[in-house]
Amino acid sequence: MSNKKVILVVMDGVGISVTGLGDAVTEANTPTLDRLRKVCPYTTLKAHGSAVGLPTDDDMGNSEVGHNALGCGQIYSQGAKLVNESIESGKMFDSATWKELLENAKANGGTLHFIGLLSDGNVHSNISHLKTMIAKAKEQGAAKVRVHVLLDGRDVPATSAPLYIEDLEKCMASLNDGTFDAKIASGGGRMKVTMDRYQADWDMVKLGWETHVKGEGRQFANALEAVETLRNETGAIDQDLPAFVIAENGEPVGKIVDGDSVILFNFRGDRAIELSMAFDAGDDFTYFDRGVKPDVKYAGMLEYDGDLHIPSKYLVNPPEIKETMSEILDKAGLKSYAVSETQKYGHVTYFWNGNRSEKFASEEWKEIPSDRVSFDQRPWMKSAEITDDLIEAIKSEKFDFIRCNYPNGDMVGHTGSMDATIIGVESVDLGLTRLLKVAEEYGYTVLITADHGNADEMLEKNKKGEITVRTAHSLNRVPFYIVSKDKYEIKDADSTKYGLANVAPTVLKILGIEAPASWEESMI
Ligand SMILES: O=C(O)[C@H](O)COP(=O)(O)O
Ligand SMILES: [Mn+2]
Ligand SMILES: [Mn+2]
Repeated sequence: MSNKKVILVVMDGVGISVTGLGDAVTEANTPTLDRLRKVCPYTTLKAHGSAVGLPTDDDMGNSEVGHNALGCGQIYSQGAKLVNESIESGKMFDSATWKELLENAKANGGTLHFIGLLSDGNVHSNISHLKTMIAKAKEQGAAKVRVHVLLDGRDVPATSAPLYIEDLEKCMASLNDGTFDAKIASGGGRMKVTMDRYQADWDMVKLGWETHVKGEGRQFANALEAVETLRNETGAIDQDLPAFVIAENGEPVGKIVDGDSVILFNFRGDRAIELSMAFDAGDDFTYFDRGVKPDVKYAGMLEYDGDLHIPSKYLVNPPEIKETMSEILDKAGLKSYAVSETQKYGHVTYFWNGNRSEKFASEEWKEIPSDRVSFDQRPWMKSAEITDDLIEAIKSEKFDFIRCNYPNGDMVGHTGSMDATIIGVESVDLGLTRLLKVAEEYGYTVLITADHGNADEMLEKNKKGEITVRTAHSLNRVPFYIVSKDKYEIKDADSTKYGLANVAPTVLKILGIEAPASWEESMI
């Protein structure tokens, strides 16, 4: 054991509001955070854009890039940027995987299918990548393209799906002619169909398989009609719209069948892994009954899991994240512990360790099962259970470094419910109150931060100047507190020079371990 011990708390989605618009963080009753702000070393961190390897400072942060940076103390170019570069340089279309999938569809008189999030949120996907790939497919002789569209409303405005559908339809209409036929074939809200993560609910993926592959489900003449009808009937925002199938004369226009090729155009892994498993796995796949699996060639935009090599084929190499904190602690013989509930479990394990799902020998990981509800119905989520578990880990006196994620600010923030999000943030504060007491007793220094904003901006002004509900992350900075009996001083605490990648070096400094030269600087 090191004689210094550290706990790092990630309050997912708890940023610092600039506009005061829908600021559930300030509205919440948070006596512990308020007290810490007065008595502890404190600064703020940049958690978006260039600070986390995204293409521009207009890109909001997200859990993947945030936890990558927190876990490795470095800034890597991330999926959104790597795909842009691969498309711009033409490397994607020269890749063996692109050629193989295209030739497969052409040789079999088959269809090239694209499945993915129809969005320009740049968190999981970007519609511009999709449009370029469709145009390139035509240029290179593909005859038939079908697109299976997952509606966003979670990284982009809540009811913006029609804009993205129109954009895609327009692009396809400009390409369609006697030699080329592109259409939307199926779709649904991203929180209802296909994009489950961390195996929280395989039924979502089963529904995706039935919808995209089998063409089973409620039929509509086109995607706009589907969105309009389903919205009128359910009142749901885009992310929660039910699944739909586009059909002509009662026949789905784009089932996935033998001889076809399929590209999942999402670049982020967490919500892309399960569908990739369903396409890649052989007969040993047990998560749901796929029926007769069509004989297709399948590829993801990126490799989503670098340990399990999911999927087996992909178009763009992922960032090769090296010298993670877990690796360094492991080499130094220090023991780490990671805990969250299902919805964020992979964030503190798989994203934390550079998109790798295997743990180092010195690590222990704990997943607390999440409720399977919309989190405005249970805004406290598993904050009490996570705290109980942390307290047990502290008392075990086994761990030099403990990390955790409280999901509330983010997961409740994404529902758009201000009232529920306030309760979510209050639940985190209560968790901290309990945690800090025991941490102090056992001599831990506690660092408290967040991976990006969300709860701090529950409202926004739309292009017409109207105030609307915001379900997406914010571009705001996040807080960083040091709670310790030891005296630490943050250098230039009043400046805005730090970002998420400065956290890991600060942890190592406290633990008395030298950081690799590739890392950013410590804040103390
Ligand atoms: O996947 C999601 O839920 C959102 O697109 C982004 O949220 P996260 O980055 O906080 O997971
Ligand atoms: Mn997050
Ligand atoms: Mn989020």
